[in-house]
Amino acid sequence: MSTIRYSRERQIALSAVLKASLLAQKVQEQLVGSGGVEKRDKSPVTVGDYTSQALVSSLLALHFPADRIIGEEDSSDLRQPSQSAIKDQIVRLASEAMSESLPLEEEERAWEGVKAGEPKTEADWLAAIDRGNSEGGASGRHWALDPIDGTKGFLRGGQYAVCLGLIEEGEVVLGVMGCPNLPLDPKNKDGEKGALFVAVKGEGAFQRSFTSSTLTPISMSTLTSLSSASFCESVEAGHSDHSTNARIAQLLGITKDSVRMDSQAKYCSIARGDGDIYLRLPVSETYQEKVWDHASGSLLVAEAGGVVSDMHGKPLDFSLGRTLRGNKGVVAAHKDWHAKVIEAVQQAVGEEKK
Ligand SMILES: Nc1ncnc2c1ncn2[C@@H]1O[C@H](COP(=O)(O)O)[C@@H](OP(=O)(O)O)[C@H]1O
Ligand SMILES: [Mg+2]
Ligand SMILES: [Mg+2]
Ligand SMILES: [Mg+2]
Repeated sequence: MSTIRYSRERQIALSAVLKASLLAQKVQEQLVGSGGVEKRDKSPVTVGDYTSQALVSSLLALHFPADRIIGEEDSSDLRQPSQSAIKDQIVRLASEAMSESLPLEEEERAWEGVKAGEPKTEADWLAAIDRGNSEGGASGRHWALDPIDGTKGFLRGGQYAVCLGLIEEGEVVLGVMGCPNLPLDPKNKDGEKGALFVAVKGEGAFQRSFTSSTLTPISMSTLTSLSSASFCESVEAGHSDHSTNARIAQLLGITKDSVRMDSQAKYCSIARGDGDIYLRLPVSETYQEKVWDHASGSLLVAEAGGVVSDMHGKPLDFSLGRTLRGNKGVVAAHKDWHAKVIEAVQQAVGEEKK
């Protein structure tokens, strides 16, 4: 008998994220350079985001029908008459993804039940997307789903991630991420691409390829001094304040340039020691970070030996609904250095207020 907690959830989450990652990889080739569709909040969304959400939510509904899903996307924009071509594409892509087998038998088997009762009509697929409508909260089980995180990176041919976390009684207990464009071996940037990351609370952090189920343990770098650290931040200056980040780095004596990367691939990178600190200082007073942008990544880093908090050093609170409304910004670093990084964050932010 397996001793790993949440082993069934982990297995299903890996299958779901893998299928969605392969779909995204295929769709990215066709979409790079296009702008996607603008959502009401002006951010982009693509057929890839919708199809990925429909696939993952169908698998979760089959295996864990009582669980709720906090998914980023919903079908309201798609129901506009002007979006019928996109709807057709989603139905076609989702059906194609269902007919393609996953490389590993065990993972493929998880989908058999979905195939048997396969969502067929447009209405079925839109309903699958809309199962992501949970308001979240402190009680019960909620899956946090970001079907494509880093949509802007996805559209520019950069990094993006399929992210799935399980939140139980307000705490993240399982996180799985698929990064189709991330090199499997950070030392060989031109080598095989496509890495899956998985963490269960209290069980450590692991990485594997898309084609083998062998899990390799990963951990954060143990730095001898913060000045030798490298830090990651968003590519988008509208998502995190590059100038505050630069001042924090200066205060810590960091001389290396920041590594800019879209999506929760940042959490994955620092969790495996390819980079040390993730800084996400707010650009806007009112923006609330979204649960699906941080659930899986923050657990992975915590399980790899890090501490993830907001800019004030407060733990991220996943029990408050669809957003992290009790927190501001995100700071992730090795547990031995996190407090020092928070001190520098406070100093940099204090200077800006003067
Ligand atoms: N003003 C803002 N501040 C912080 N994050 C924002 C933001 N506007 C959008 N985002 C989030 O930033 C995420 C991408 O993060 P990153 O910059 O690290 O790649 C987006 O996820 P999606 O791409 O899934 O929509 C979106 O949820
Ligand atoms: Mg988005
Ligand atoms: Mg996101
Ligand atoms: Mg997204």
